[in-house]
Amino acid sequence: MSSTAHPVRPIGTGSIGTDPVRIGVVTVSDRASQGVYEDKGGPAIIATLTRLIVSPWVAESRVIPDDRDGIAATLAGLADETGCGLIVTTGGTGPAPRDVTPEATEQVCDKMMPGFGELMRKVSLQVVPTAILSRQTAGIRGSCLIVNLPGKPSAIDDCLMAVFPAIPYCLDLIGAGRIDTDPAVCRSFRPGS
Ligand SMILES: Nc1ncnc2c1ncn2[C@@H]1O[C@H](COP(=O)(O)OP(=O)(O)OP(=O)(O)O)[C@@H](O)[C@H]1O
Ligand SMILES: Nc1nc2c(c(=O)[nH]1)N[C@H]1C(S)=C(S)[C@@H](COP(=O)(O)O)O[C@H]1N2
Repeated sequence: MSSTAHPVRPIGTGSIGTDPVRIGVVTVSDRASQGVYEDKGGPAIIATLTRLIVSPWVAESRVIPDDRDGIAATLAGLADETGCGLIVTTGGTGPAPRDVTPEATEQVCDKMMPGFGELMRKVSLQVVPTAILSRQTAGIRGSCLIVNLPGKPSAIDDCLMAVFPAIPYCLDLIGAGRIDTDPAVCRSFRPGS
């Protein structure tokens, strides 16, 4: 895990009013990044976020190969320079030699949030027995929450819907900006409100 301090926005100052929250959408795939197949992961993340979020947000999309340093640099750049409050990755979470997204995530984060991976695997196990093969995790870099999803486009909705109720409050706590969800789609939980 990274030991240096990363930009933290004072709580309550991130993306207030009309400022949209920036959300990084990162597809990690050798073949999608080479154009061997069309990326379906990034658009699937955007489709789920569009159903979930009713407050202003903008997507910052990237399609990159399974290279640890490249993934780490992309995540750090989206968090520190682009000012993303949330980054969602897809791909590279499995056991194959080139699957290194969790390692790159841990490399750039100040603290890990293991509950996200635990819940996503639990929910995914209802769908596929191979859910245990995903090492997907989540962590905080400065004022940005990074969440890994598996590469299968069909996994994206299952996993994001499971953890999203906790994401707006997590973003509040790290000064990442306010996200409001459509209560008919997802009841986000803010203790005390
Ligand atoms: N971004 C994507 N867009 C469309 N289909 C995908 C994407 N990522 C994965 N898939 C599909 O899901 C399958 C399993 O995904 P996985 O991430 O294990 O791929 P992979 O074998 O690591 O290869 P690559 O990194 O080249 O995508 C792939 O073989 C492909 O059919
Ligand atoms: N919900 C869900 N989770 C899933 C899957 C899936 O199809 N749906 N595929 C599994 C499989 S087969 C693998 S190998 C791991 C890792 O996938 P990745 O390397 O593409 O990230 O995610 C697992 N988690």
